[in-house]
Amino acid sequence: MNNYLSGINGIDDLKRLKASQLDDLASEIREFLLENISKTGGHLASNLGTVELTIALHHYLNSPTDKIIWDVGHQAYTHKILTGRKNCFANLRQKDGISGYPKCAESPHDIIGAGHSSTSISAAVGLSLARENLDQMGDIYAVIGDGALTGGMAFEALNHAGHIGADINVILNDNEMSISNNVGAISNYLSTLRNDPTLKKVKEDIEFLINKIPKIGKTVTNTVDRVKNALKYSFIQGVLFEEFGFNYLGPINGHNIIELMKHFKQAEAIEGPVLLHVVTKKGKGYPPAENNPDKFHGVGAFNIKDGSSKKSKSKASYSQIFGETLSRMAAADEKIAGITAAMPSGTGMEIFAKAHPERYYDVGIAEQHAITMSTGLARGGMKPVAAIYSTFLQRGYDQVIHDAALQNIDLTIAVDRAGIVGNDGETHQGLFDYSFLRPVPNLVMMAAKDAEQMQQMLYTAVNYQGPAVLRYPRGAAAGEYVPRNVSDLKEIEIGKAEELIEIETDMDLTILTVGSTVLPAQKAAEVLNNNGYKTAVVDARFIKPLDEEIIIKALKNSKNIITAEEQVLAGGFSSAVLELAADRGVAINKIKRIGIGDEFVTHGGMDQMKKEYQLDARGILENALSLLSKAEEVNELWPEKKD
Ligand SMILES: Cc1ncc(C[n+]2csc(CCOP(=O)(O)OP(=O)(O)O)c2C)c(N)n1
Ligand SMILES: CC(=O)[C@@H](O)[C@H](O)COP(=O)(O)O
Ligand SMILES: [Mg+2]
Repeated sequence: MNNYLSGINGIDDLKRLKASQLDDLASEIREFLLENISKTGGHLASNLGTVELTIALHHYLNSPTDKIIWDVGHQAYTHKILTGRKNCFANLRQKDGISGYPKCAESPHDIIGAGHSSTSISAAVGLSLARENLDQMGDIYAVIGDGALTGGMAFEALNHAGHIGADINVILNDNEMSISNNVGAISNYLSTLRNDPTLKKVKEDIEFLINKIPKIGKTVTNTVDRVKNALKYSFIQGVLFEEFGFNYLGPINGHNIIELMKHFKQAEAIEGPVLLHVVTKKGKGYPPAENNPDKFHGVGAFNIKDGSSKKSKSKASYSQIFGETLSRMAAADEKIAGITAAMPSGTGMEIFAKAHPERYYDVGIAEQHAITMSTGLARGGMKPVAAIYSTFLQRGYDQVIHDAALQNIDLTIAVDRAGIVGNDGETHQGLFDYSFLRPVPNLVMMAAKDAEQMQQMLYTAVNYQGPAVLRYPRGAAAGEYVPRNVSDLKEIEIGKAEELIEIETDMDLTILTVGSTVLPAQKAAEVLNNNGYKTAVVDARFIKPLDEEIIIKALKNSKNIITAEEQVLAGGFSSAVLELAADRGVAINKIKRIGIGDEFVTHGGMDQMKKEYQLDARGILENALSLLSKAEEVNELWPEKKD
């Protein structure tokens, strides 16, 4: 058995291999991916599907002079293996390890960072315009999947690229999958291109025959031209892309390295934008992933033998509780509709889809459309609930303001993955939604602290007559999950906080908090109160509107204040508290704000990163003791191992 991979520590080593050795290298890389990702977790299926494509690109091109831009970038592990980072995979997506996405700081071969979908063609156009001015780069390739192609931004870029005749190459990696089955008319169109290779032959014959027709008289010539265009339209491959001004090449077998490089050479000879339609199999070479590409899109540690997860079945996640509760509510209310932007499994909306397929909509990677379509659903009498990750909701911000809040639309936005998400790192942290949603008039915004409140808050948000936002974190829900019948769910009074530990006069400390930091704050306060301090805890429950009465009461009766939130501090919950104090002229003796400072939070385990930012019970206790001038007591009161 050869071992080409062991000799590859950079692109030059790859280029020394002959084309005939590259298939063996591909097998070795597949084995390497399975070996490593089965331990670290990561995006398995997408990377198994792009091994040959990546080898072909790097063997044919000269990166980093030639530029390769990865869309979403979750499929760029082979790119990282070939560009000198093979030995970093033991720490893939771990703290201080390499990112799961292209990252400029990691390598000159990572020309553009990624993580959010549908950005690659825009970046490629920008690079091509820079090359026109500075001429400091070679060929430019954008690799975009069929899922990412459902993102509107990709069409903005195709439109512009075709208009200016940008000299770029777009590789459409078509594996018929987004995370789940791909959706949309484009996806259907691609399948006709994929499945009718005869089209290519017929097109050639038709063109040959048409060109044989003698041009006689003006009328006949015009008719012939019209026939020619009509036939061209129906037979020419990739006409959609041709109409965007791209030269279409394909479909190309994305697992045949020689065929791929032949097409790269063909593309090189073409002036202007080229779209290479490459067909691959998501999960290629590993049957569990080939058979379940959605399940193996993003995985935790698993057993290679059968693909079974190494993680024991954990508690119900907030997403699961969301999906189950919404399904129960929808059984009692036919107006409730569920909307997702290509994330049915991640958001738990697939649970709703099974229960209410007639009121379930997956719009593809199109968060902007998801929000505004939901406002249309609402204006039509439905009660839309759009489930979108916090980080991806950033894509639909204008729509939240312009189409939902301004019109005071009765829409619920379930903001999933709100807070630290862990291994996906900077591009995926959900740490800005308080800050970008709190300023928006008409919006009500709440955050769940545990499984029970998650159900109550979803019920409250859906029944609230206007735009309501519920945010909750990634992963297992805190507290015990007891599925409630809809009849047992009660609406929470809008804007009403809850004193979990009562504020009396002359408190040593009151902790004001909301969402995922509530239970850790309660634990820290209990330790303090068991050690002679007077500590109160307020669960604000709503970031907007704030319960001004309780917060002012806390400020007036506490020597020290802590605010805690799993969010950036700027514009978040603590900002709201400070704004209130200033507006009401209430002095704050001493305050410590726990949250994320002016920085992006890198990848690492969720619990590890929360500890890093003192968002766990011990971290809150540590801050409390430093306020109480007893910082040294933290190890006594909460020894490290207790976490
Ligand atoms: C704006 C945005 N929305 C949603 C996602 C979540 N997401 C990551 S990969 C993916 C599917 C991508 O499908 P495709 O481009 O076909 O790549 P494949 O995994 O099939 O190789 C989605 C929806 C994202 N990264 N960015
Ligand atoms: C690549 C991408 O953006 C998604 O696959 C994302 O990683 C999903 O995140 P979760 O694992 O939190 O669902
Ligand atoms: Mg795909």
